[in-house]
Amino acid sequence: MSLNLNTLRQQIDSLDHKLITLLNERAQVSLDIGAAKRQGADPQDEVNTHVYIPGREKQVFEKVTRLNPGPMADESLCAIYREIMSSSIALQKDVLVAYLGPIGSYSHDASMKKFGDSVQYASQGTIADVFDAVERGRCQYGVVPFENSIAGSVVPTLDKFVKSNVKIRAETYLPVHHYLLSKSAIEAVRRVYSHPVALAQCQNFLNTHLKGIEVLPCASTSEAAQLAAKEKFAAAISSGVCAEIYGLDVLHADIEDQHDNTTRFFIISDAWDAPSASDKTLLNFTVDHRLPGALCDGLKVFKDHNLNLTKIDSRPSLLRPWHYVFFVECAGVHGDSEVMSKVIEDLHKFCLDVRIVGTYPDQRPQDLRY
Ligand SMILES: O=C(O)C(=O)C[C@]1(C(=O)O)C=C[C@@H](O)C=C1
Repeated sequence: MSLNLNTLRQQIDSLDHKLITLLNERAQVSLDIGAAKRQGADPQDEVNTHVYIPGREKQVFEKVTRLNPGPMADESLCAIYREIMSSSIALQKDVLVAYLGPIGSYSHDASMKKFGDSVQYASQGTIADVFDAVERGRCQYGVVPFENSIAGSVVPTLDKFVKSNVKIRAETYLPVHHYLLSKSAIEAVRRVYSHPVALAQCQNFLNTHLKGIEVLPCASTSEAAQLAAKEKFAAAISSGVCAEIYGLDVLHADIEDQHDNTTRFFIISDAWDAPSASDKTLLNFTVDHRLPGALCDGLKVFKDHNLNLTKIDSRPSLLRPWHYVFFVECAGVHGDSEVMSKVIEDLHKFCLDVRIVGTYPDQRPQDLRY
C-alpha cells in the first residue's frame, strides 16, 4: 500500500481537531473542579484552597501509563499530561512556586518537572528564602532539596524543618548529572564554585582532575555558574543547561561519583494532601534524655505498629542545648490516619515535641522500593 503524505496529514489535522475539543472539555471540567473546591464540594468539608493535589496527579499518571496502548512512549504521554495538569492548575488559580535559583539549578529542574510550564515560578537566593516565601504566603508552594543519594541529607533543609511550621505536601526524585563548566580550558582553571552538596557528590573527580585547586561553596549550583561566567580562570559544577544559560563551555560531563546519583526534593506548603493509595509520613521529635533508652523505645513504637522506616536523621535541637531532633520517615501510612495518631500518642511517652512534618504520596521510583 503506498502512503500518501497529504492524506496522512489530513488525518492528523482531523485528529488534532478532536484532541483540541477534548482538551478544552477537560479544561472546562477542571474549572468546575476549581469552583467546587472554592465552595467546599461537600458542605462538611473545609474550603479547599489547594489546587495542586499530588495524590490525584499520581493517580492520573498511573492511569495514563496503564491505559497507554503505544506506540507513544509512556514518558512522552506523561510529559503531555504534566502540561495538561499544569494548565489545569493555572486555570483554577494563579500559582507561584518558590525554588532555590537562579534558573538552571536542580531545584528549578525538579520544580518544572513537578509543576510544568503553565504556573509561575519565583527564584529564591537560599533554601531558607524558599521556606520564608511559603511561610509568609508569597508563594503557595516551594521546592527544596532534602537528600542526595551520595552526599546524604541537605542540612539547611533539615534545620528549617526544625524551626518552621511549613508542611511537606509532595516529594519528587531527580536523577542528577553534574558538569564542569568554564570559559577557560581545564588546565587554566584556578577556582571551582558549587553548592556544598554538589561538591560532595564530585569528590573523586575533584581529587583526580582539579587537585589542590581552590573550591568555593556557594548558595546554589546555578549561582556557581553565574559566578564562573563573570570570572577568568573560574569553573562551576552545575547542571548541563547552565552552560547555555550562562554562556559557559562544557569541560567535563557526568562528573558525579556515582552515575545513579539522585536527589530527593520536597514540595512544601501550608497543608498536606488527603490520603492517597500509598503515602509516607515524616515526623520529628526530641528524645527525653532523662529516660534511659528513650531513642530505642521511641523507634520501637514504629516497629510495634508494623511501620517500615525509610529515613532517619538527627540535628541539634535549637531549643535545648545537647538535645537532638530526630527525623523519622515511615512508609505506608498517612499523617491523618488512626495508626499515626496512636504512633504519636505512644511517642509522647518517651519523646518531647513530637510533630508531623509532612505526609505525601510515595513517589519512590520502583527500583527504590523495598
Ligand atoms: O482533581 C483535581 O483536584 C484537579 O484539580 C484536576 C487536576 C487534573 O487536571 O487532573 C489538576 C490539578 C491537580 O493537581 C490534580 C488534578
